[in-house]
Amino acid sequence: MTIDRTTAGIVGTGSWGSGLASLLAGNFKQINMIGNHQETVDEINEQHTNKHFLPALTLPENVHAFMDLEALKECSIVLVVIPTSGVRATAANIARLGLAKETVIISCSKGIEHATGDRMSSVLKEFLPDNPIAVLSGPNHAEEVSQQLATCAVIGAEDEALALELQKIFSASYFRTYTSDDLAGIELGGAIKNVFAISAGIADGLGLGDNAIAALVARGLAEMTRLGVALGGRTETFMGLSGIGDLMVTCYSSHSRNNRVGKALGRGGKLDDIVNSLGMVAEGVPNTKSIYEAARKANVRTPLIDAVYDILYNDKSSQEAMHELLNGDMRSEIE
Ligand SMILES: NC(=O)C1=CN([C@@H]2O[C@H](COP(=O)(O)OP(=O)(O)OC[C@H]3O[C@@H](n4cnc5c(N)ncnc54)[C@H](O)[C@@H]3O)[C@@H](O)[C@H]2O)C=CC1
Ligand SMILES: O=C(CO)COP(=O)(O)O
Repeated sequence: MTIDRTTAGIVGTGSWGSGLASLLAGNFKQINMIGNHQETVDEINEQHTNKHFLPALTLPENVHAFMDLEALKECSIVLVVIPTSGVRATAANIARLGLAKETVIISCSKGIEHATGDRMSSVLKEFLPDNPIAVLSGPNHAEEVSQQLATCAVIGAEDEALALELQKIFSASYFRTYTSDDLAGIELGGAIKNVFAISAGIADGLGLGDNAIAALVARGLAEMTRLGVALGGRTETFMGLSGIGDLMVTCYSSHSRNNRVGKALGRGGKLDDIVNSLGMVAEGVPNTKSIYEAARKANVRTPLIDAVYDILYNDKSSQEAMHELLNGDMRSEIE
């Protein structure tokens, strides 16, 4: 299988859309980004920058931005890189374009849908049933990818030939991609880690120290795996780049917006103020609710997710939630 390398489309002119544009610009003649803010679109076209989202980035000259999805019609691949809350409406709008059925749609968003608990690839498939659907995930902060710092990712597609072709497309000297056919595991790891990144930030904000954060990563991985397997992912995927890899980077990196939200909460900030001052999406905030509800439906025990849920949505103090976690039922590590 060969994908035409003339034009790639990217829906979303935020941090990750811009990071991916800089990566794919080396592998396509032209990149068409679709934004929803005229100022950002103009800045990309006229200055080749996107200062609000990635101040250090200069985009290559073959990256162009548009306000209209029509610019996707000439693209052989379309990356959807917007907050998960907007993916259903965007998928419906993309479907109205009547794209060629060979156009490959790639979800790069991390989260599940609140109303349905659906993964983003399922939402896209619902509206674009004839198009091949793939997912891209991993420990991939846009700030570092856009500076061409060494990064690994995983591309998920059910069709092996498609996965192998996309692996080549998402490759650069600083960017190495692995293939997988476990879309559920990849997407669930990326969604669930957002909650634990908030918890690690909270521990940091409370000044709990490195031991506490390592414990949250390890117990978070156990919880991610337990819930992720119940929702259809494979254990080994949660042990990989899109599972523990992404969990670690967001629990330890100051680039992580979810981690920053948690840190501000741990320091006593109010959620609304924190989210409003962020100026970017922190998927863990809406996704804590979506994932908490999915865990209840699947009847899976998720004490860490429940603690973050209580802090975000039940006004529980960070101190009290952390105290309860440390003093909960005594258990075996493996259950
Ligand atoms: N920033 C990162 O390093 C990474 C982010 N992601 C995921 O990618 C997704 C997007 O994240 P970011 O780019 O970081 O967010 P961001 O907050 O930096 O940018 C989001 C962009 O999407 C635009 N947008 C929002 N709703 C839209 C809609 N309905 N149609 C078109 N554009 C819309 C916003 O105007 C903004 O330009 C999230 O699910 C995030 O978890 C995944 C990997 C890395
Ligand atoms: O998913 C990410 C890195 O892999 C981005 O994490 P944040 O959304 O927490 O910034």
